[in-house]
Amino acid sequence: MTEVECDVVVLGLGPGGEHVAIKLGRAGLDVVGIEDRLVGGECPYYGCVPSKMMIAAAHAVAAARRVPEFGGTATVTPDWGPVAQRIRDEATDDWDDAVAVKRLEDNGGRFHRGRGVLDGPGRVRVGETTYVARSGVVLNTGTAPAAPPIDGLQGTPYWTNRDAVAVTELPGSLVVLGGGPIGCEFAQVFARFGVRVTVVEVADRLVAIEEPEASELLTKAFEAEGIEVRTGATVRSVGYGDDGFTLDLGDEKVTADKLLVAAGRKANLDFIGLDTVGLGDDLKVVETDERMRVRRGASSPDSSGTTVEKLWAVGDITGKGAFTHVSMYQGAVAIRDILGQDGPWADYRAVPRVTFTSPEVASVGQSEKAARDAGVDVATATGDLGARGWLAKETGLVKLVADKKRGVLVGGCVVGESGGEILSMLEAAVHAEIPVTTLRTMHFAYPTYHRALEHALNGLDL
Ligand SMILES: Cc1cc2nc3c(=O)[nH]c(=O)nc-3n(C[C@H](O)[C@H](O)[C@H](O)COP(=O)(O)OP(=O)(O)OC[C@H]3O[C@@H](n4cnc5c(N)ncnc54)[C@H](O)[C@@H]3O)c2cc1C
Ligand SMILES: NC(=O)c1ccc[n+]([C@@H]2O[C@H](COP(=O)([O-])OP(=O)(O)OC[C@H]3O[C@@H](n4cnc5c(N)ncnc54)[C@H](O)[C@@H]3O)[C@@H](O)[C@H]2O)c1
Repeated sequence: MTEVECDVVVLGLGPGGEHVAIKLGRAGLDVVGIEDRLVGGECPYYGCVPSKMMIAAAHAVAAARRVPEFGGTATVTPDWGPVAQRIRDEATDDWDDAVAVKRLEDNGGRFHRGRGVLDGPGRVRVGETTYVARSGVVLNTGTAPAAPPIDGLQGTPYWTNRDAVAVTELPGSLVVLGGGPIGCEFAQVFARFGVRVTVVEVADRLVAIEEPEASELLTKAFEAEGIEVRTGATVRSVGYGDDGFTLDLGDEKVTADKLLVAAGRKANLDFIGLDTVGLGDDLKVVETDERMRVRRGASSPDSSGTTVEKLWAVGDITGKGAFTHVSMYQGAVAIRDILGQDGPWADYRAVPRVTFTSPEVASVGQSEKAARDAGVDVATATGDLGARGWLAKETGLVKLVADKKRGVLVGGCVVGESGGEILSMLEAAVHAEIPVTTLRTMHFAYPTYHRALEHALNGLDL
């Protein structure tokens, strides 16, 4: 066993970890990045980037199909070939991270490919090498697809997101298990390319953490495109044979050529040596303070809430929202702490999230339910997409959640084709706590989608 000294070890190089390693390397620290799969993590190779490339293609196909609604004719013959090729050429380099490794090294970092394990405070073991980090270790081990404990599922050749982005030939039919962001985004892409798709969701609605109004609009849009939606569905068993997959829902059997399991994620926290730094070895998430230092939380042997020596954590494993932008935001916070800067520290009041379906489901801050559960004296107002929506023949809505006592927005949701872009104004309003009275005095360009916010703001009973 060789011991190698350095300033910082980044264990797992997802978006946040890669950001930390590059920035600290650039700042002159001796950084070692450890990654056992691909530098950059899930987002560039199996998540955001290839899936959004697929969505862009599906969007173009769907837009072309709408030409007759507005004027003219269009014959659309979808072809998956160019999409699969573009994912290989432009998104993933055929699942090769040479460019990312070079970027890390060009910025002063050292790279070690392999599976790292904590070996006490400030220490990480990879194979025969133990890195001893003077400042400490940044954990960014991320998540992997989870498989629900359904009778018959294990051992079948079901897809996860990692298979779905690598598909070169489309199946005739697909059942998607899970109607969260991953399930819904993939379901619509494949349906738009001619696959017969059924979404099976155990909760009573799609994208169940979002506003009920959003779930309702998305379900209508799916059904209008021929996607079968089964909510409140319990899958009793999964069968697989020559005819493909059969899901037994009790009152119905759903069959398809392929099954995509998109039923949540599991944090990569098993067997990474958490016990060597005094943490529980069965954690679901790693608790952190506002500087991203790891805390001994309720599920650790010592649950005092004190911080663990020389250990930071960023990304999905912190349980603050499984998004690339959260991972990178937290990475920036950890960088500031490691470099001895004076904040700003982590604040999650205005975390945005966008599910890139058509219509997009975009939210920031608290939903109405989350705000009520948190004891906020809530006022809400909704509105449709107004003149722009009518002109473009698009349905959608905005919903605002305000704190009556403070007179500010604490959350908002926009469902529409450009929901994620319209959301930016609500992100600023929630983040900066701009009084609703001030927002009401703004100009809102006619006829934009965001003009719908003016009507909703005026509808708030404040
Ligand atoms: C299909 C899909 C679509 C998505 N779309 C979006 C989107 O549009 N927008 C968005 O914001 N988010 C999206 N996400 C979520 C986003 O991908 C993640 O939030 C993001 O990757 C951040 O994850 P992370 O930083 O926690 O690490 P991850 O990306 O999970 O990477 C962690 C890395 O750590 C490595 N690792 C784990 N354990 C070890 C170990 N012991 N030793 C060495 N290396 C280890 C892993 O190999 C992995 O590369 C999507 C996810 C999926 C699956
Ligand atoms: N556009 C984006 O930003 C984007 C896109 C995709 C994923 N993500 C991130 O990745 C995370 C994981 O996404 P996800 O969709 O896999 O997880 P999720 O946990 O958000 O959704 C999983 C869904 O599967 C359902 N489910 C679980 N077990 C089931 C079962 N046995 N039968 C039927 N349904 C079942 C759940 O009720 C839930 O609705 C998200 O929380 C999100 O943060 C983000």
